[in-house]
Amino acid sequence: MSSHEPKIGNALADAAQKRTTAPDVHDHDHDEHEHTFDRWEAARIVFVGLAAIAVWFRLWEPFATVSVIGVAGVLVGGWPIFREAAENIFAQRMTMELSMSIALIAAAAIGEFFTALIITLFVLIAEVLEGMTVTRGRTAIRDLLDFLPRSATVRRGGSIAEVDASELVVDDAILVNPGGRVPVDGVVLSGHSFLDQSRITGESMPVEATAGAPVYAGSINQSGALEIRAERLGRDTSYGKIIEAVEQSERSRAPVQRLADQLAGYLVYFALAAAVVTWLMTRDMRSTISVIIVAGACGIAAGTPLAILGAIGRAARLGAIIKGGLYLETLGRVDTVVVDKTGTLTFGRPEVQHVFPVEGIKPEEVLEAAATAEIRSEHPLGQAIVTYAKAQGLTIAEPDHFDYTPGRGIAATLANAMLLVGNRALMTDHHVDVPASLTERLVAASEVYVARNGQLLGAIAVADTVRPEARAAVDALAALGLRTILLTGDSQPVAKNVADHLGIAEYEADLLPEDKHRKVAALVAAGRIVSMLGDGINDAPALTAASVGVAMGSGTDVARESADMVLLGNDLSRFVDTLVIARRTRNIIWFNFGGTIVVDVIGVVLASLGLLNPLAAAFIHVASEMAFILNSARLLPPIDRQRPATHPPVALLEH
Ligand SMILES: Nc1ncnc2c1ncn2[C@@H]1O[C@H](COP(=O)(O)OP(=O)(O)OP(=O)(O)O)[C@@H](O)[C@H]1O
Ligand SMILES: [Zn+2]
Repeated sequence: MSSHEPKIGNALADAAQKRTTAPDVHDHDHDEHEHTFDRWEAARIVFVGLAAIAVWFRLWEPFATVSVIGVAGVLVGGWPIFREAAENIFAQRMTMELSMSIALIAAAAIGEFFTALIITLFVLIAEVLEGMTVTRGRTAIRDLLDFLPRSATVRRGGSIAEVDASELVVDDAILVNPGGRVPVDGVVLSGHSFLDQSRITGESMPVEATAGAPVYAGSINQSGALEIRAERLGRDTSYGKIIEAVEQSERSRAPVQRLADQLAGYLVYFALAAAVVTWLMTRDMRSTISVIIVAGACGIAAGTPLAILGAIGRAARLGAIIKGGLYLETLGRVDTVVVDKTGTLTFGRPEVQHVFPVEGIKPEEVLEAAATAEIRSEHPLGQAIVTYAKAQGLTIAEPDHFDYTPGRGIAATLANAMLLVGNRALMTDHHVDVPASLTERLVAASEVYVARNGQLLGAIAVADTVRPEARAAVDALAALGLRTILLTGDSQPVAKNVADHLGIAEYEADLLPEDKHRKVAALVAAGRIVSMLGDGINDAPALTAASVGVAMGSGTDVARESADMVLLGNDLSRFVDTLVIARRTRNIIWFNFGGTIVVDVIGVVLASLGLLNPLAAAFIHVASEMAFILNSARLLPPIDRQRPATHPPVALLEH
């Protein structure tokens, strides 16, 4: 009956607080409190049931005009409804409790105590069922919170100790046994094993972990013992971010949720107005009561937040962190997908293919100059050059100063030399001429020119590999009827090569970060709902301009912060999966809106014509609401079989 949505919020707030203050103390009081509450609820239902039987058989009727048991039953059974109705009047909100109270009082007033009691019974039972469904949603979240281990085995100063997870610090050496769960983000110090990271990246294949490999909190160690060094703890881990996103989505109400509450309010007004008309036309109190009772709206009031929570939780399981219900909603309406190339369609791990020096320069000179400028670079191209130079056995000097222009490249100084490494635009900026004959040699490779003191030294051909899963993802986007556009800072031939390879019809190359931003903003201004996927610093402005900006997980922090959604793995097909979830959520919510209106209108019409008695009306109300809430509940992630045994399964039914 009532909107249960605030209860979800409380649970999350509770859980969030537990996590920040004492992450590993399990809150049993809370469960117990709810447990006793439940007993009262059960007692109330039994009492109302017995009262209904007594009234039906006229067991004890000391007065001719009023049924004592009937009055008592309605007062006791209806108490939660009356109380909420009173609260709603004070808050000046139109809710079902209010109309239900009116109907109950009216039924009692005309001596229909049996009817009033059965309606009360329906309402109370529906409340319990609804509460159980919402609890399932809450459990799904608590599940997430409970998943990190509460204690860890640490090696400190030569001895090994079991410590509470809250006492871990960065750089601790943590031992994880086979079958154990990784408590922090970090790197493997020693050992060899396979890790199930499906919780964090959605990737179901176990990944191999050897010394130096990154590990993530929330992954399960499958085979060998591992020793890992902690790098990020608690809230800062990828897993912590997942939880935070789900919590945040709870706090920020999606616009569709507001719409649901409004619609629920209108339906109550509609039912009350129809009741007045019915009374005036027919003077039939039973029909009038039926009209008030038949219209239910909790299917949308409680079902909408439940659907959003379920969808965000489900997406989180895939490794897609949506930073709020608003973005989930927008994602369901996206019609245009803009992608960058590096890191999104390609691995973002390019390799040097060839070095082309100009006449009179040795290849090593080109490489050495480039590697010096790039040694501190975060850009994949820079890292490729440094790796290659090291593999060639070159010694790389530290530049005295370096300056990175996103979308162009790097200018660095070393002793008296001024080094430039970047694309044609960067060279033009510094009045360095690049002959076309050199450019022609860079077939389908990124343009990296190298100059020293205004003198071109040569070019380095660097090429990236297209992700195998990108093709299927691009096809899937097309199948969903989406327009896909590739925007890249890379050169025209590279862009064309990748676009052709993946079957992307629209692409633009040689774009600066501000160009990408402008293109995305123009699409949005033209009324398109745009999702932009990117990973680099050069994508950050465009991410903020998009309706839903999506950062790829392995990308830069800047991108992750600018984004409305983060894909923890770098798999584009997870984005497609998330889009499908978002669309499904939207469909379910709108189906519930439409369904509720249809059922309520038909019900009210039938009731006003005298075709529904109050009991049938109450049944329709409760049954239709439950149907719509269960429809929303389909979005909840499946109950996790791998969760630790801190919650026995029966706890599910107790709340
Ligand atoms: N650190 C760098 N070293 C050398 N060249 C660079 C560097 N940064 C940028 N460039 C040049 O500028 C171009 C554009 O770079 P930018 O980072 O905008 O895009 P990208 O990584 O090539 O592709 P995408 O836009 O798809 O991510 C690169 O292709 C390269 O030619
Ligand atoms: Zn209801």
